[in-house]
Amino acid sequence: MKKFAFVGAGKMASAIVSGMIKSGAVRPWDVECVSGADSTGADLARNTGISHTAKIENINAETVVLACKPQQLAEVAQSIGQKRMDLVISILAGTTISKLRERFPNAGKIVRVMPNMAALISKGISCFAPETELEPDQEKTVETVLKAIGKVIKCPEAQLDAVTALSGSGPGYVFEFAAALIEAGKELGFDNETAKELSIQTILGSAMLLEKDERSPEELRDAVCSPGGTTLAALEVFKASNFRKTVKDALFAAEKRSKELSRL
Ligand SMILES: NC(=O)C1=CN([C@@H]2O[C@H](COP(=O)(O)OP(=O)(O)OC[C@H]3O[C@@H](n4cnc5c(N)ncnc54)[C@H](OP(=O)(O)O)[C@@H]3O)[C@@H](O)[C@H]2O)C=CC1
Ligand SMILES: O=C(O)[C@@H]1CCC=N1
Repeated sequence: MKKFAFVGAGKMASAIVSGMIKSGAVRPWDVECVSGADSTGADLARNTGISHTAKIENINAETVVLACKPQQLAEVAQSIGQKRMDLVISILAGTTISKLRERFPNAGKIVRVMPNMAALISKGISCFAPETELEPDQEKTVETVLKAIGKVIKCPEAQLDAVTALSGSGPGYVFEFAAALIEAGKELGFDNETAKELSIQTILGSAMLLEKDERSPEELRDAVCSPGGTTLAALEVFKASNFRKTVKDALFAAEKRSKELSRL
């Protein structure tokens, strides 16, 4: 019997498995994965050294990590929903614990988690909500998975849609901002490589400064602005196009979508 079985071997499962193995939290031979009809399962196994199980009915592990799309849950539950499993950890956006309990009536405990893509380099942040208090060994298992991929916060399940909107989807917003900086940089005359290096290092350096400096984001922003200078000229454009409202609307749209996914 394996320690972990990943059901779904796509982008997020790959990020978590890679983070767990690179950090030494688990060994490849303690993990198996299964995917749908495409080659993601075999690819993940080849890239990380874990096992790939072709038939979902054959997975055999203490902890099952659900990492398929929310839309694929019904199909997965049809195959393995009646299995006895000690612990089910779900990273499916929107899918509630009560829906998971309906689908997996024989699971020991269910934990709903929202990680993010930075798990790939163990710099993620995950929030988790257990169905009920976990046994100490189950708590340890959840920590093994989540601490290997970054920071961990326990929260009430009711907050998980908002977590999804902020930190779950958040890397997507930052990558879009990076792409916008690069595109604008190229229009200012830089070649792709230079625009990319200037943009990525700016985001990286600013994020690290935000983490290390005691000042708030607004104080740091103001420290960049010289009176009558270039940064203010740019920030005026952000303000005129209602940047903050756009960000707020975007996060509320993500939260709404997460709630909609719970009704699938
Ligand atoms: N991407 C992200 O940044 C984040 C994603 N999530 C959540 O993680 C989950 C996965 O997302 P993501 O990795 O992006 O999606 P992907 O599409 O990359 O991966 C989905 C995986 O599920 C597999 N799959 C499909 N059908 C089945 C099935 N019947 N049985 C077993 N496996 C199946 C797919 O296999 P195949 O392709 O071989 O058919 C694929 O490996 C989602 O629920 C999402 O809400 C949470 C936080 C962040
Ligand atoms: O976009 C999604 O639905 C998933 C959940 C959070 C990040 N990706």
